[in-house]
Amino acid sequence: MWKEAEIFIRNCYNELGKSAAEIERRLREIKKEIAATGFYKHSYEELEHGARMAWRNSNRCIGRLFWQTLHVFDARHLETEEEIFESLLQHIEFATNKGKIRPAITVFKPVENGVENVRIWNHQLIRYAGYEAEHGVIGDSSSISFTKACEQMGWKGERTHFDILPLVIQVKGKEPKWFEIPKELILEVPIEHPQFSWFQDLQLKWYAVPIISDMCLEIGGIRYTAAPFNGWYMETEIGARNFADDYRYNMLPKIASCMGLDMSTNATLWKDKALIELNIAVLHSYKKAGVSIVDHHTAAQQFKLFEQKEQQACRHVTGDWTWLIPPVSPATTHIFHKNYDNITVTPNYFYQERPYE
Ligand code: HEM
Ligand SMILES: N/C(=N/c1cccc(CO[C@@H]2CCNC2)c1)c1cccs1
Repeated sequence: MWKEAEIFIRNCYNELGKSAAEIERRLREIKKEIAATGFYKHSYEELEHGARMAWRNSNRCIGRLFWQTLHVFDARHLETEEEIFESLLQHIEFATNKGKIRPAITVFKPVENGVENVRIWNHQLIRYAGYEAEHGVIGDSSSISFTKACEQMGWKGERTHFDILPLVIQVKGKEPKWFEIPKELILEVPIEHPQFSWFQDLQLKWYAVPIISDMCLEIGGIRYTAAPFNGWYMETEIGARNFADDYRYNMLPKIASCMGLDMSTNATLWKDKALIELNIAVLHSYKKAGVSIVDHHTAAQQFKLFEQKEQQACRHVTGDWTWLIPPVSPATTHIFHKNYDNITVTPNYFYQERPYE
């Protein structure tokens, strides 16, 4: 831990323009704290900049241009499930901001001496439930196992295609507790198409704010196992994956049929035509609802700007090409035509073992 702490403090304090004396003073203080207690506590400033550095180091993220604007909420003092639940509701409200989404992260108590203090079981704070029924899946198939865990805890879904899952919060040494999110806090966008008036009859909708809540934020050897973070969506995530994957909402055949396309052979590219119209509908609907969203072309251009700014800051840009290219028209972006070094630098966000399954 000391080694990682020293590397982090030197990097972080240099980026914040602090003096060598300040760095040495802080390092002596941390060395003493680790020797005495086996861990050390980040200052708010170290936590704030560390969470931003972690976003900047997220190899799979195309949205990194805005890494310095991340709002960081310090919730390390919260102990009970109820206090944590309240803090999560505040995050949802702050991030949503009536549609003008603000990227934010709320950081809860970290691991201390190998013991996890807080864990949020949800993949995202707001997400739809999934159920295996006789004639197929109801809702989001990605949520089937978590939905089962919620129903085992006593939660009961309405079995629509868009049931909002409860928040499941676990604190050290206790069973997890579930909490229903008040409906008024959840902004959703009905999906319509700018030209096809039949599109709204598909009754598709999606939630405004993606808030990843199952990843672990690691800074200077300290692991924050509950640190939900949000940005805004890139339209392809909804239009080319959530609604399009045949094992998710599988909408392409229905859309192609409503468009009157010839679906008898692949060669008419009916699936591709339906896919593009679906993504046009997502962008149109979010814009009409005043909810932040970015198209994959603009997102790629923003990422190019990020690369240039990092070069100017003499920092090495790392990336995971396989995730950075968008799932729609990837070769129309600069990303497709270059290579990225996929080494892992900390601070960063990491996957962690699921507490259920
Ligand atoms: C502000 C707008 C943002 C946009 C448009 C954006 C876009 C994306 C997209 C499209 C992905 C790939 C997701 C997928 O294919 O499933 C991604 C991955 C990721 N993003 Fe961002 N992002 C944004 C903000 C953030 C923020 C604020 C953080 C953290 C503070 C973040 C951290 C990550 C991480 C860790 C991944 C990889 C997730 C994984 O490995 O499963 N992003 N981002
Ligand atoms: N737009 C986003 N997209 C994602 C960012 C990170 C992860 C994910 C979802 O990843 C799932 C696991 C693998 N693919 C789906 C989506 C953001 C969520 C939170 C901040 S930005």
